[in-house]
Amino acid sequence: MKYVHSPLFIFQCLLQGLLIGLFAWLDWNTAEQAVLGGVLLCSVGIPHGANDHLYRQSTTLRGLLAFIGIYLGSMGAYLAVWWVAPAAALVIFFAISLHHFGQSNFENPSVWYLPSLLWGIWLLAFPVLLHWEEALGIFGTMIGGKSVNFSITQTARWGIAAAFSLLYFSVLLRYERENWPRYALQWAVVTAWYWLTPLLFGFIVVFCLWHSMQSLQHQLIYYKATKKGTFRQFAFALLPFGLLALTGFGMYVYFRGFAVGEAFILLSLITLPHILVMHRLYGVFH
Ligand SMILES: CC1=C(/C=C/C(C)=C/C=C/C(C)=C/C=O)C(C)(C)CCC1
Repeated sequence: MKYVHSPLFIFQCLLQGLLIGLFAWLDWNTAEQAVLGGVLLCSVGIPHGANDHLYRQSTTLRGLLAFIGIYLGSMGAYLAVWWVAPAAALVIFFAISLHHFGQSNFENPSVWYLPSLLWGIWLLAFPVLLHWEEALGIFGTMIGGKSVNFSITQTARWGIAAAFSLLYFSVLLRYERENWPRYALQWAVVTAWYWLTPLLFGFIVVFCLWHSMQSLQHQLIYYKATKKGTFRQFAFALLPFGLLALTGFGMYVYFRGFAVGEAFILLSLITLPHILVMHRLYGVFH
């Protein structure tokens, strides 16, 4: 069954609708935003990225150690890229992320599937267009404290967003005609949510609700099919690296506070091997 036809999709739309209503009518302060963001990150955002080891090819201890070695090695190599060429590392982060977000939404193994690419771009570019100065400030800290000055008028940003949305809708009609109304509804609720919310809070909710949840569902389906395991076993299998990641996240926030640029760089390091593992999983799925 395609993800957009699963009960999860209805649940996500209802929850997103409820959050839009609550955010539009109640005045959420930053502490309340941090609580919801934190709960979502700890319950779905972090766990969805903490079970990659379950999909390794060799299930022996040696296989696990090799997997961890390759995982850490690719993180180290990417850190080196951040060190020598931070702007290129930032571009790589956006490129792999948009692929990853699009792939989990359209379940298509191709890197070039147009609806996936456009959806991934929308999830990352629309909040940037809405909060231009703030986003450029964060990019600046990520590439070594440089100021990124790229001025573009608000009208131009609206023009880009409108043209891009039209393109997305026409591509949906061409490639996903049957599921078009569902993806259009998804676009509408996500866009309305971004419109209402501050940059980071808006993105964290979208990341957890519209990426991590469907990703967890795909991982569970794959786990059940390949390991013949149950939901309970899957939940237990999530625990070791899930708890490790949560502890690491807790310690990071406790000792370093939340330096946004640095946190995104750390996220990018963990994200690179995760995306490669998930890309393989979606290939097998198809
Ligand atoms: C840096 C930055 C952004 C991009 C974040 C990205 C690219 C996150 C990717 C996360 C992934 C792929 C997690 C894996 O599961 C925003 C929020 C657009 C704007 C603010 C600064």
